[in-house]
Amino acid sequence: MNYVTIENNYSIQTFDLTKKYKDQNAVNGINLAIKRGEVFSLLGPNGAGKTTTIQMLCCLLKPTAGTATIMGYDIKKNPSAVKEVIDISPQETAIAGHLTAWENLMLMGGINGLKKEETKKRAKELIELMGLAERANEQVQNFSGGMQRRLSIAMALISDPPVLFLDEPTLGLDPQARRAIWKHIEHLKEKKTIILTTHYLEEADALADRVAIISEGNIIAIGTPKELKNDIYGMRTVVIKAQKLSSTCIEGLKEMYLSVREIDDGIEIKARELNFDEIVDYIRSSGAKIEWFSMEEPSLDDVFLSLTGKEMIK
Ligand SMILES: Nc1ncnc2c1ncn2[C@@H]1O[C@H](COP(=O)(O)OP(=O)(O)OP(=O)(O)O)[C@@H](O)[C@H]1O
Repeated sequence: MNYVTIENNYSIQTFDLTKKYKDQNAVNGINLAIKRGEVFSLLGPNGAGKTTTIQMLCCLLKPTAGTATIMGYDIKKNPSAVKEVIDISPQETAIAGHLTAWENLMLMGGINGLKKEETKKRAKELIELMGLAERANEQVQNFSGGMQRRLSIAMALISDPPVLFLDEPTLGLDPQARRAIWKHIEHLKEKKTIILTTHYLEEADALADRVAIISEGNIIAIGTPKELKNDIYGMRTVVIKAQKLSSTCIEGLKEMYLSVREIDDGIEIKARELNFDEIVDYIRSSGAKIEWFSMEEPSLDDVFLSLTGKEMIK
């Protein structure tokens, strides 16, 4: 396939990209520049504007204002060219349950206008890549949720697009199935530009070269996971397990620190300039007995909390 020459190293650029629903700005004039071969994550809670952004970039939704280019093609002026260079694995997988994995891939190849021999070759590669070889000839309605998601990603890859959108690829899966998908996405790194939306912080941390944190339609921070975590230097988490921890003590701590969460037999406290001695004294003076504690490194969760004062809902 021949693509237009891009003048810079970016496969995706957005220019004040905006989507309004009545008075609400679902996406509020965002400007992004995503490099070729990058895994770029849009991280944000429910309703932040991730899917709306992806749908505009995939030409499934018209922007209210602003625009974007994908591989040099403008999403407003040249949507048919954009559709040639992208594919999407949507939140709701669009697989045919009564067909086998192999048949689903062959069908998708046909829809994309691929020749039969080429589709066969790609389907074989993708079945291997996504770890589906042993069950390739089984009806996919018998697959687990994780296997269905892997097939959905394989189907998005059949046309070998340079740009791949993965909208919440592991939503609702258990940690083991999620990790299996991460392993397969890692194999695609640097070969494709991947835009991954997620509200799982560990997912963005594990996979993304760069992360944009989106909240209420605005990009509120952007950088590598490491940069974002370094930016909140000073923000610390302490986990304390204690006996006889009273609700009065917990309420008191909630008034003193940014975030206090009850966990099994203990509490997790997050704060900037966290004073460990003060916390220990306070808990002991309430009559509780500290059994165990640990200090934790900042996470992307802390970045979100530090920027918005709110916790991501997991
Ligand atoms: N068709 C629509 N009509 C009106 N409002 C909408 C429509 N689609 C989305 N919205 C609103 O736009 C905002 C952004 O929604 P969007 O689905 O992009 O968020 P998201 O970050 O993808 O969330 P989720 O993780 O739940 O998918 C939300 O407040 C949502 O209610």
